[in-house]
Amino acid sequence: METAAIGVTEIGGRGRAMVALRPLKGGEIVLRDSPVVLYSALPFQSDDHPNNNGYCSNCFTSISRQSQNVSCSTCGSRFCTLECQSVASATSHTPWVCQALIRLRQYFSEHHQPLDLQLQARFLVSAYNLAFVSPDRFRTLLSLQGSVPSQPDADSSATFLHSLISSICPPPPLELGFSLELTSVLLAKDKLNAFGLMEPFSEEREERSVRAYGIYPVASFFNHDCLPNACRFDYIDVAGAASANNTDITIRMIHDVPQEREICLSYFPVNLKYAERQKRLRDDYGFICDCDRCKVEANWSESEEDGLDVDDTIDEEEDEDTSAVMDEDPDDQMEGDDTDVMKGEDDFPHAYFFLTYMCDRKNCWGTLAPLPPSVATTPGIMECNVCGTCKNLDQVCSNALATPDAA
Ligand SMILES: C[S@@+](CC[C@H](N)C(=O)[O-])C[C@H]1O[C@@H](n2cnc3c(N)ncnc32)[C@H](O)[C@@H]1O
Repeated sequence: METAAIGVTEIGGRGRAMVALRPLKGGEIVLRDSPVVLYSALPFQSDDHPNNNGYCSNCFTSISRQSQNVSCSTCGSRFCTLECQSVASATSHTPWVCQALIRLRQYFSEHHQPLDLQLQARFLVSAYNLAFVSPDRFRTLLSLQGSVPSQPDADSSATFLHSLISSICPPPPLELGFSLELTSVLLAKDKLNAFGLMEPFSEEREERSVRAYGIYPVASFFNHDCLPNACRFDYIDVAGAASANNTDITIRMIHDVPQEREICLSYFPVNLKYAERQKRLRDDYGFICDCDRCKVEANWSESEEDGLDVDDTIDEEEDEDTSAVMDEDPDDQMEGDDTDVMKGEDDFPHAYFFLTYMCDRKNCWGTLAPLPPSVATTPGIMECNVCGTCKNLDQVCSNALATPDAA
């Protein structure tokens, strides 16, 4: 029997972390995880809008406008099949959720509130419902990172939302109670651990839009690195939807890593610049990132950072600097000890990562990982986790090595 690929451990200054329990290969799927909580990323007002209500309220798969409409006779929420509706009535769409959605929809249509606050309200409804339908899974949610925040603005959203829910849709009696402190803690769990399940990619949209948010209890143990060695794939519109566990995510290795190496994801697209990455990690996740990439970019001047035009991946004037990295054998660079990548490339050690593992389709910024060995018929095929494009690694590498003249 194959030994487990990854396990949870404590790392000083980083909390719980995922590490490789054996050497891992690029393309290996190291985790499949199902959500404990899922909630819509749409504002409440859009629930009434037929053009926006194109997803199953339980499994979030797209429902075509023409298809037989299975909907809740009380609140109008749509479902992809009768089976999904019946599952939902005992899990995600209990009578309390149904009433809470109606009342919150009415409240938010009469009182304009920012989208963030509306989404936090949706999350709280799903979380308190979980406490009611599955106390064990609720305890799992509570075991994730996130405690009562110290920032007053976070506290004020908790106070507002707690009193709103208390007054218009108080939950049924719960084993762990219903208190402002619990509401505050739940919002912190959501902020630190939620994954966005995205709309299909479109080159025309600069911002990717999120269809639903989910909290994945095991995937929540991955820490962040600005040059990740693994990335997340999801297939929300897969045929068969709920029965195919379409809201599961998989974590796939981007390249080989040795045993005991920490496995990290990037919490946002890898093309973000240093200052923005630092801000998001500090403000949203509460830590200062000192990964290898940040250590290097902390010393870049603004003009150097601007020289990295991720639209074209690398500006022409940067080509000279980066060719030394690209001339190295890719396997030597990305396998084994990360310090190999740094060798002799103090200015831009991650050029190779950008050129090999970042999707170059317009407005994509996805990460490329090899196809899993179980489905790869030919070695070296890389799949983008955002747009789904598959490329041959040789093609990616030869594009990366091409001079502007030869391109
Ligand atoms: C999704 S959780 C990751 C698992 C978490 N370490 C735990 O103990 O459950 C996100 C939190 O982990 C911590 N974290 C993630 N990446 C980190 C990093 N590169 N350095 C330090 N802390 C990090 C931060 O506290 C962040 O808010």
